[in-house]
Order: sequence, then structure tokens, then C-alpha cells
Amino acid sequence: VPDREHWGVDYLDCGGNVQSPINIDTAKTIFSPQLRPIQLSGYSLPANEKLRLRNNGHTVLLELPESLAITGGYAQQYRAVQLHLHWGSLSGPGSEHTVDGRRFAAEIHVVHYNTKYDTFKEAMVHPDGLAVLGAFLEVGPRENPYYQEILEHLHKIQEEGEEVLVSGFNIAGLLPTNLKLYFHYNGSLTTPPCYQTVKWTVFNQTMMLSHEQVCQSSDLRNDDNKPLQNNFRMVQDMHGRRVLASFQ
Ligand SMILES: NS(=O)(=O)c1c(F)c(F)c(SCCc2ccc(C(=O)O)cc2)c(F)c1NC1CCCCCCC1
Ligand SMILES: [Zn+2]
Repeated sequence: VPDREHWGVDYLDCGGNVQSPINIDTAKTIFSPQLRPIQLSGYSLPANEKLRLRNNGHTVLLELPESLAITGGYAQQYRAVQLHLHWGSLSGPGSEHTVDGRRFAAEIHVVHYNTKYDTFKEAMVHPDGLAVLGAFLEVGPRENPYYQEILEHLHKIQEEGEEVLVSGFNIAGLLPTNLKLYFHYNGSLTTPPCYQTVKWTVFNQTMMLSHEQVCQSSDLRNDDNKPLQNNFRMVQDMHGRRVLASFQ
């Protein structure tokens, strides 16, 4: 099938056996003291740097400059591509990964590509091509100022395809302060083409947002003018994979 050669990797990876998201069964994780703290560099952006925030009909995504890099915790260097969110609805939570069967209110993914490849498109078809940093979002008593930098613009991009420019801020504020405690496993993109080329990091520490903030994502609509919600994929079978933990 010509398409198959064209894509280089089996395009129908969505049915493969290295898929994401997964349920993290903490009783079966392997404590791996060799897992070093994740180190981020260039994540603090000046306000005069403008970032494109877009409603793509599936999620809200923030394009990131390649100046943001993962410089520790992975064997190779990875540079940022974009970040986006997964959330639920009034009827329930919407994280993609679950922990001991628990689904969290929402989940952020910061997508990076391995800089040994020239471009993101080239990297995303190689097994060590992508690194996604994931963190769970929970409802807490206070508004989260870092998430407000993104959420305060959602009312301007309610329709699919709309986008707005957001002023730079410290993107690291969207991730936990403790980058030492995390789960690590090999998986995939959670949307077609589902390439099995992601080295996942899911942080143990969660992010606290106000109830209003967590509900704000459902102001977004897709092309059928339907509310954009429950944009999470079902958890996938491990097929013998093990999840490593940087902590006991
Ligand atoms: N969890 S995830 O990382 O797999 C993921 C999702 F689950 C996602 F649902 C998404 S959004 C759906 C794919 C998509 C659609 C339109 C556009 C656009 O108009 O630019 C972009 C992407 C989404 F964008 C991503 N991240 C993308 C994976 C899609 C293809 C490569 C782009 C970078 C990472
Ligand atoms: Zn995602």
C-alpha cells in the first residue's frame, strides 16, 4: 500500500501494542534510581515574545519556540513543539492517563522532539523521536496564575480554527515544582497517527487550578458548534510494558 511506504512507519499505529495513554498501576511500577530529575531550560519567556494559541477542534494548543529544551532526565536533548490540554465535562474528569484507575480532572501535555533529527516531522517517526511531559490538573481552592495566562484567552477562540497571540510567560509554571518525582514509559501519540515514538514522563505532583479554571476549557467549540470536551483517549493495554518510577 503506497501510503504505508510514504509514511515510513506503519500508519495504522493506532492498533499497535505500544500505545498511550495507559493506567499507571503503582503496585507494578519499577523503582529506577537512575532516573534523574527532569531539567528544563529556556522555559521562562519574556512578555514581548508572542505565542500562538489555537482551538484546533480537538484541544487548545499553544505553539512553543524551539528555545525551550529538556536538558536533563532524558538520554538525549529534546526541544519543545507545542503544549495542549485534555479535559472532561460536567459529567466527569478528563485526564488521559489514570493512576490506580483514578482519572484526574484534566492533563497537560508538553510535546518535544529529539534534536538529533533535523525537524519535528522527521523525529516523530523514530522510536526515540518524541518526549511528552504530562501533568495532572486537579481542582483546588485558588486560581492558578500560570494557567490563567492561557485560560483567560479561551473566550476569544471559541470556534475551531480561531487563534490568538499570548504574551510570553514562565512556561515551567504550568508544570510541577518537583520535577524529580515521575513515571516514565514508552508509548505513543494519543491521537492519529498514534506514532509509537513517545518517551512519556508523567509527573507525580499534580497542578492545582480553581474550579472555574478547570471548567473554562469547555467554552471551546468544534466545527459542528458542539462543546469541545471529553477529549481524552481510553487507556490502552500495556502488552507487557513496565512503567518506571523515579521514586519509591
Ligand atoms: N496527546 S497528543 O500529543 O498525542 C495530541 C492529541 F491527543 C491531540 F488530540 C492533538 S489535537 C489533534 C491532532 C491535531 C489536529 C490539528 C492540528 C492543527 O491544526 O495544528 C494539530 C494536531 C494533538 F495536537 C496532540 N499532539 C500532537 C499530536 C498530533 C500530530 C503531531 C503534532 C504534535 C503533537
Ligand atoms: Zn495530549
